[in-house]
Amino acid sequence: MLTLNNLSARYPEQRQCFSLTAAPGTITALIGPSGAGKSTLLAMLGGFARVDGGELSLNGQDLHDLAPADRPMTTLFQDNNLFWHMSVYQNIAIGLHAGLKLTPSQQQQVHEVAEQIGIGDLLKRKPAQLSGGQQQRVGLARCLVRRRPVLLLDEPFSALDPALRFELLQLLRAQTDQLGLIVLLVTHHPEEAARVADHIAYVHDGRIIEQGDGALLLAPRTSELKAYLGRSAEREEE
Ligand SMILES: Nc1ncnc2c1ncn2[C@@H]1O[C@H](COP(=O)(O)OP(=O)(O)OP(=O)(O)O)[C@@H](O)[C@H]1O
Repeated sequence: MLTLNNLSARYPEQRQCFSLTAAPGTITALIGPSGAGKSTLLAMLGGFARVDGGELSLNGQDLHDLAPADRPMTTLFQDNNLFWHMSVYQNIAIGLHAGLKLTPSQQQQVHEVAEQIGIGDLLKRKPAQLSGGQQQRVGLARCLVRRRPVLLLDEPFSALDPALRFELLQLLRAQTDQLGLIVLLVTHHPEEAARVADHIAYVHDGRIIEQGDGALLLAPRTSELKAYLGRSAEREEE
């Protein structure tokens, strides 16, 4: 279980304070307006942003003092950080060893993940020879090959068209179930996320002010979430 309890940071413009739990085999979608603090939350978890207090633990193990590379997490951003001069194989392999020196079993791992993600026949290509969806698959494969229990995704598929976005979300769903991952997914497409997420957390002004399953989007309680979803009080009363 990943536990955040009043995980907080004080920035001049916004105080952040997050409480959330997430179990293995679940996807939590983080939604909310621009500037609400979704990316900062992932950066705090990954060890890339300042944390001033609160609990951050995985299965009871405190994570605060771990350097980003030592945390049981891996992050995928919208610009997937692919290396354009390297092959797809190397772009995945670099998730295991920065110098690309892989043991035979690690090489096998790269091939297995590539097959699971549907890019097994593209390993010799360079990223420029791939579609946007295929590039994001490579980024996802690089994260998965590391076999970290927590996967942090910051709008990874948002530049893709809706059908492709949903296809990749379904792929993410299957991998989450199969590997028992704890996934936190920042998204600007709440309805789509609700189709694959177990849990939705609405971030507003540095806090999670409402959370629950997909029904949250059908019956939001706070005026902030109603406004975010574009649902006015008048329409509710109709
Ligand atoms: N290093 C920092 N220094 C100062 N303020 C920061 C820092 N990091 C985050 N913040 C504050 O956190 C706020 C939230 O930013 P964040 O990028 O996390 O929002 P977001 O919900 O991810 O927005 P978007 O959907 O546009 O990506 C910022 O407006 C800023 O006030």
